[in-house]
Amino acid sequence: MRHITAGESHGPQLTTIIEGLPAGMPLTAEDINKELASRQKGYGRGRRMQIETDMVNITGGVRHGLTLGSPLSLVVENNDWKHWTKIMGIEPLDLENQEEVKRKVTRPRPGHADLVGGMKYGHRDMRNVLERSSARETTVRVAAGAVAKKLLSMLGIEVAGHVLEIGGVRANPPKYESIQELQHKTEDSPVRCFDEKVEKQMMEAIDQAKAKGDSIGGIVEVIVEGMPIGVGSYVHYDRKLDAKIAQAMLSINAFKGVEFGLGFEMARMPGSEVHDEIIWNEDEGYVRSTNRLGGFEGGMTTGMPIVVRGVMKPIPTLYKPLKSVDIDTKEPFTASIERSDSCAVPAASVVAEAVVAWELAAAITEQFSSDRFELLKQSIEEHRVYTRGF
Ligand SMILES: Cc1cc2nc3c(=O)[nH]c(=O)nc-3n(C[C@H](O)[C@H](O)[C@H](O)COP(=O)(O)O)c2cc1C
Ligand SMILES: C=C(O[C@@H]1CC(C(=O)O)=C[C@@H](OP(=O)(O)O)[C@H]1O)C(=O)O
Repeated sequence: MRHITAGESHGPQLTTIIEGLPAGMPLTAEDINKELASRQKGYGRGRRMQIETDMVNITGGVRHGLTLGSPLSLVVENNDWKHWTKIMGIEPLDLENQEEVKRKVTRPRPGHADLVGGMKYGHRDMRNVLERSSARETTVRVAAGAVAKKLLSMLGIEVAGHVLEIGGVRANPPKYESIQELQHKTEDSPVRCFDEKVEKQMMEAIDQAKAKGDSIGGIVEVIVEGMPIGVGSYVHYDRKLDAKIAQAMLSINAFKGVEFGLGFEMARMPGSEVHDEIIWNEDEGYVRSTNRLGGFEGGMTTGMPIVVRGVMKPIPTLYKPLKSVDIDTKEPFTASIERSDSCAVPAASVVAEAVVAWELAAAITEQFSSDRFELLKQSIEEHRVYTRGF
């Protein structure tokens, strides 16, 4: 499967086209809308989220609730577009009109793609950069991820993303009976955190940062249960599934690091406390007594839960702005801003869940027969029987 996205943050709409989805898979707009709503809910977001109510329009690839095997086209409209029709119009700029010319963005924001993107593509109006580098694009990545999640779920694979840390406030690792419990508890939390004891502290940290005109980041974790053994491959560097997941996590705006299992802690531990011993029993076949490696060996799934974390830097647009330089006048300035998120870590945990789900669904459909959904299901069941009896 592959998908690309198109659309600007304040343009009319965002679009994604997904190719390679099996035919005959049940899919409704509701499957996607619930994920879009989760992405909008997190505490710490700015006024833009009050303007948007993200809803998907399925414009191709589904008939009577089933996928056709043809490209799936998903559209999410930007409500804010109506306030930006002049600035975001497709007509050429009227250079005689000073009001229009003045709207150009010539003041790059530190921590954003503005300056370097402007240089790279020759955009002296850096709105041409910021409109696309904005995390508004993650809306349709979540839509694609929702489709992937639906596919995985019908194959017995569940994905849950949650917040582990915000602004230095760290939650205890989640303890749950079933991954559904983790999903529900996270969904009910304003900061998408499983640990109720630190939820308030996280919200206070966000409030304090906002009051100071500052921003904070954090750490999100994605857990996946039910993956068949041996998805991905060790034989080529570009087929290693953990590497694909790492790339996907780092492609989320403002994500700066990724780790699996014990992650960076491994640097300080002996091998005897890092590797997962192999055991065998009649019912399950080969399992591990621990899961310190987070579900991967040699770029392939071990069948243990996948545990991946990503770190998000603090939001770069600050109400207490940083110094920068106007590219027309070369004069220094400290910009005033109208609106921004102060913390988007809860929203980012939904995006992380989506991108991980996407990579897993893509790897599964690549590895198993997947023209028809029923065939895919059958292939995976046969594979599970095979690995159990190996
Ligand atoms: C869900 C989400 C919301 C974001 N909201 C904002 C925002 O309101 N203001 C802002 O300056 N950056 C925001 N960001 C971060 C920027 O998009 C990001 O830092 C910027 O595009 C530069 O990319 P980089 O940090 O990956 O280098 C957000 C990121 C995510 C994932
Ligand atoms: C619109 C979304 O996030 C936006 C991401 C973003 C950025 O610079 O990345 C800046 C803000 O947009 P605006 O400048 O319109 O206020 C956020 O609201 C969204 O998540 O749907």
